[in-house]
Amino acid sequence: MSDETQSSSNSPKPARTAAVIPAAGRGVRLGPGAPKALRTLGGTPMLIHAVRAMAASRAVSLVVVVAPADGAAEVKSLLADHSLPDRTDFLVVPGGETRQESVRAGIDALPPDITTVLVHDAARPLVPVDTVDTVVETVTAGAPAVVPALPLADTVKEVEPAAERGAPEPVVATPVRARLRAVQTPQGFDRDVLVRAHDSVELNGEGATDDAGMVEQLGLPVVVVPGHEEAFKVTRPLDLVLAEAVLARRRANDGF
Ligand SMILES: Nc1ccn([C@@H]2O[C@H](COP(=O)(O)OP(=O)(O)OP(=O)(O)O)[C@@H](O)[C@H]2O)c(=O)n1
Ligand SMILES: C[C@](O)(CO)[C@H](O)COP(=O)(O)O
Repeated sequence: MSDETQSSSNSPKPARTAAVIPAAGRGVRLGPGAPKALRTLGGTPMLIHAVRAMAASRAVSLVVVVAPADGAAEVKSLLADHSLPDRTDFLVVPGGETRQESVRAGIDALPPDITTVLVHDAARPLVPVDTVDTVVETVTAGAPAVVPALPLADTVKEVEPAAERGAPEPVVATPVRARLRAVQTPQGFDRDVLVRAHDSVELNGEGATDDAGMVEQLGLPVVVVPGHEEAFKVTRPLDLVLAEAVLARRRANDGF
């Protein structure tokens, strides 16, 4: 895979893929405790699951972990203490106040020969390798930005947000559900496109909630590929229960 060339370029350059893992969030919605990425699933830190998920792809030759600002040393020793593939290189950099700042710190640490970049939430520890490979293959085939996503099970309403929490919110619209997708990670990018997006897109209000949204703001195409149910984001306490159950099922299937 690392010998492949990019079909989008006039003069093909060797394609080398890195994964940036933003892991610097506090995990406020998960409740009190250690930073979310350092909490354990099946006895192993969530971040290690996410790192292994990226390194499981033979296309990924470098994983950049964006650690909590004061936690880079702890993350480095976690990586040293857990078994990880020898073929993959690892870097750890400190993160920022927002997800975008953390992703930016990861991008800034990439060596010059990286041509394809995956951005993957540490909070999605159980993404299967097939999903990772599909995203990489779609970028290396020439798509500037690729997101894995799933159709929605719920109907979605657009509302006028209430000023007070819990107050009734007027419905503004009901988007056609068949056209909606719930977006996951890893999101994959041509490196130059991702850098341009982070360099030039101005973030107002809530900012961009994902990196592909910033590429859309450049007016460049973003495509969706099939996501996976097990690539869900651990956000609230119930997600931890689900993640433990998925892990237990995998271990049972693997004959542990
Ligand atoms: N300043 C930040 C904020 C978030 N993230 C990362 O971005 C991913 C997605 O963010 P989210 O799930 O919202 O994590 P948290 O910000 O930790 O969650 P919360 O909003 O509940 O605090 C996570 O892997 C998180 O560690 C980050 O690297 N730096
Ligand atoms: C990037 C993301 O996981 C795509 O669904 C999501 O937008 C991250 O949102 P969060 O609120 O920072 O968890």
